[in-house]
Amino acid sequence: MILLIDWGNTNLKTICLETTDLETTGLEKFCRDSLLENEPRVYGSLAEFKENFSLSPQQVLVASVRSDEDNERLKQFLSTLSDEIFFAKTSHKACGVSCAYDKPEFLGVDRWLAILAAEAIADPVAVIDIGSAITLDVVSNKRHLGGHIIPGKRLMLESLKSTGKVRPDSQIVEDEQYLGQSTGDCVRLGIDAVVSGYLSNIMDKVSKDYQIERWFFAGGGGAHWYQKLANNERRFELRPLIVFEGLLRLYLDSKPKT
Ligand SMILES: Nc1ncnc2c1ncn2[C@@H]1O[C@H](COP(=O)(O)OP(=O)(O)O)[C@@H](O)[C@H]1O
Ligand SMILES: CC(C)(COP(=O)(O)O)[C@@H](O)C(=O)NCCC(=O)O
Ligand SMILES: [K+]
Repeated sequence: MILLIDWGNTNLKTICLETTDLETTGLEKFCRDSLLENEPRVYGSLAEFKENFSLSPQQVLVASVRSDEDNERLKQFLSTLSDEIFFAKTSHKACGVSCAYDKPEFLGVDRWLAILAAEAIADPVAVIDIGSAITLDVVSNKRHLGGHIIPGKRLMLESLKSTGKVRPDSQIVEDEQYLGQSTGDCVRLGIDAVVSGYLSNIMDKVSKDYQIERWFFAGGGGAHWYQKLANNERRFELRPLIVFEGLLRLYLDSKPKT
């Protein structure tokens, strides 16, 4: 069994592959076996993961955007489960795909892996990850062209709360309503409008400017916004495991060929 981990700023997500032979399985089989229909397991903290995870994987592959300290704590725990631990890193080039950053180490590895996975499926392609942050990445002709980072829903809410003046109350909004009449409703509807406006605007522009063939949605808010925006648009796809797919692609690519 192989354990894949995606540790973001809010959650630690895992999936398990019931195989020990990645060489012959790989990304394509992984996708074909339609693991994509399964949800990852979501843990709210490392402590929760440690408490609840009791399997013994042969290999562990990790994508983490956490601090060195957190990664060290994770590594320590994982070393009690397995001898083979692979931490993915962003680089100038992997799997034939080049990174837009001059200093690739600063591009979040979750974004890098989603880029690698997306590039294996379509070209030109774009990824929207709606998690703690909302990120956009565009890839064309095996080149990562760049992207955006904006604060996610929770970070926007926390920045308002940090003023000490905005104390969101209970939220009771009708679906069609777009103006709030309480702090909670004003904040929720306002943040929704920011995300919605950003997504419609940028997807329209990027689609036209780069002739995007496919748009992949991921992250905790991915399903919600995919449903809001997809409208039977065949170019849009919800791909909740895209970081894991990229993790597998990078791992297979970086293994010495026999
Ligand atoms: N409907 C939504 N719209 C925008 N963001 C959302 C929505 N639902 C959940 N989220 C965000 O998703 C985050 C959790 O998603 P996840 O992909 O696990 O994050 P991370 O990878 O940053 O840990 C939460 O912090 C929350 O802000
Ligand atoms: C932008 C992110 C915080 C998104 O992380 P997430 O919302 O998935 O927790 C992460 O990709 C990251 O730490 N990036 C480093 C900065 C950069 O990509 O330029
Ligand atoms: K993420």
